[in-house]
Amino acid sequence: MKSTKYVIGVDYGTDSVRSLIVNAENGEELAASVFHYPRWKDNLYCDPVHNQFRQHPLDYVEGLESSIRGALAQVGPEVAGQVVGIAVDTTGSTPVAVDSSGTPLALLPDFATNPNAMFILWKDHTSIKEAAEINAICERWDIDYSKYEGGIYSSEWFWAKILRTYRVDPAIHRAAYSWVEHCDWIPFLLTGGTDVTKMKRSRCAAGHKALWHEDFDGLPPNEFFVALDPLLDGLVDRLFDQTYTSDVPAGHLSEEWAERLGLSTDVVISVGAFDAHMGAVGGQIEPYHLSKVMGTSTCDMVVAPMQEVGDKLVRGICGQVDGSVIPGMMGLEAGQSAFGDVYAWFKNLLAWPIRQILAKSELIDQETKEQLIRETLDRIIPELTAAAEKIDPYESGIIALDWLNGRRTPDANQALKGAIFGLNLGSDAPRIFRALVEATCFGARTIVDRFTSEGVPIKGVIGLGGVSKKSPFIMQTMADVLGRPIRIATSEQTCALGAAMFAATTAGLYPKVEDAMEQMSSGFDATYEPNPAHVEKYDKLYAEYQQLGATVEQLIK
Ligand SMILES: Nc1ncnc2c1ncn2[C@@H]1O[C@H](COP(=O)(O)OP(=O)(O)O)[C@@H](O)[C@H]1O
Ligand SMILES: O=C(CO)[C@H](O)[C@H](O)COP(=O)(O)O
Repeated sequence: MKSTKYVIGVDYGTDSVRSLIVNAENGEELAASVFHYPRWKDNLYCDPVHNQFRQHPLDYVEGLESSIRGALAQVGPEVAGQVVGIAVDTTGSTPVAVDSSGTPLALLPDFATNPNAMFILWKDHTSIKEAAEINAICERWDIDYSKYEGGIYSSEWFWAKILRTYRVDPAIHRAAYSWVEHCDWIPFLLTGGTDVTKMKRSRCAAGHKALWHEDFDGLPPNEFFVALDPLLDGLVDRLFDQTYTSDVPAGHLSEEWAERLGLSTDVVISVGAFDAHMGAVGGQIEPYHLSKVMGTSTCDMVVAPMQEVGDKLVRGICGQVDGSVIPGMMGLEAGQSAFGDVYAWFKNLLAWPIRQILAKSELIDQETKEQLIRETLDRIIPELTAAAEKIDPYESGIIALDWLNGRRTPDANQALKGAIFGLNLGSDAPRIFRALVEATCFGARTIVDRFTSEGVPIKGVIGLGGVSKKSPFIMQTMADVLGRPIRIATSEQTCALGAAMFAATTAGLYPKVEDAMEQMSSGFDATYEPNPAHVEKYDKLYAEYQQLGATVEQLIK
């Protein structure tokens, strides 16, 4: 009798990694386990005031073992024995300097506590100056190497981060043989890779963030990088010219990792990709439907048949890459640099006196105090939501800008800042919260407008990610602001589910990932329809948001 096969999707988010065990035949989610990065939780190696966000490779390694073992412990050895594939998605661009064996420098004793030797998280914006230099050189070079990445290179991406690191840290420049993305390193680790030149690099990461394109025969040439800065001389020859989609195997589980995880060395490991891209697959993306992964940030994905996109270049997005979402289709990516992070910022602002003053109070004992602080922090966003829901869209007169972490798209500009305008003495916390929610939804509308004005029609909107599940209020506001229905994917772990679909395809259970999607999808469990009364009001408020944005952009220039 044929036994059921299982696959594991591993999804590395900004704050945590989760592993999901899935029945490869029908997509049933058997078990999940989440691991929060301990060093990251303690804010180690980060300096938010200067936009520095680094993650230690050990957070990822410990998380890999703990989350996979934790999920396997819930299902028992029979299931573990039938696991045939693992696929991994991560945030990005989240690169790290490595030695020739592909080991991140922070895993070497000399660099163990050096933030420049760690993964530079996607939201680290320390390299704004370097991104501007890359844009300047792209403009004057005979080929515009940024043209498939929306025509504007961002400080969130690979080359800007490398250049800045080399400039500020000569020791890293001396020790780094090459650089790798987080989504490339984890499959390399699982397959026991020891030579970085043999690492299979993700098409998704290379095409959207590293200036790789088939038309260029790979990456731009060494002369281009030397003209940018001689510090980059020779690096491109130690990187890659081939890239792979995630239906391709990176290899099999190594003996070491098979033992660490309690799995077989027959397990096939897929080439990695970014979270939002695999998430779009987990959320059943279809041509011209915008898949919005709404978490700390947003990633907004569209797929379209290659022949229909033809030579069209979509201006100001995070790129268009053959096969970055679904192999054989054009994947287009846009997004907002802060989404849930905007609400988290406001929550933290309100929580400051609770953390600072209550923590010092001698009126209550330590344990009660800690419980009270935790409970209050957990309740802030839900209580704000309940109060904000009751406020009419046009009533408060407050307009905010969502650029608290700069603007990812349209037209990347990480130097931009958030703003709150129209405050008076009646502007209380729920009104400001509502304005922030509206701002994040207006930011989403600018992306839809950009796709449509560039000739990429948006025929439907799919919501996934933490905020889509946690906040009906925000999803309703989004539907009202976009003036379109939003379908919410059923799975709580859409990115990990998408990874599981790739794992099943790579393991040979499906000929292509579309077949895995058809069999393994869990569909949609909610639809938010736009409220016509609000749509009209939001059209007017959106115009005010755009006006405020244009003013702030002038001020920051
Ligand atoms: N009830 C809520 N309403 C709105 N946003 C929320 C709520 N609870 C959490 N969030 C936001 O969700 C974001 C985390 O989203 P999630 O998808 O879980 O993580 P990640 O982006 O790391 O994958 C945080 O930025 C947080 O502010
Ligand atoms: O840009 C990305 C992918 O291309 C980032 O990975 C993403 O924005 C971070 O994801 P999350 O907000 O879910 O942590």
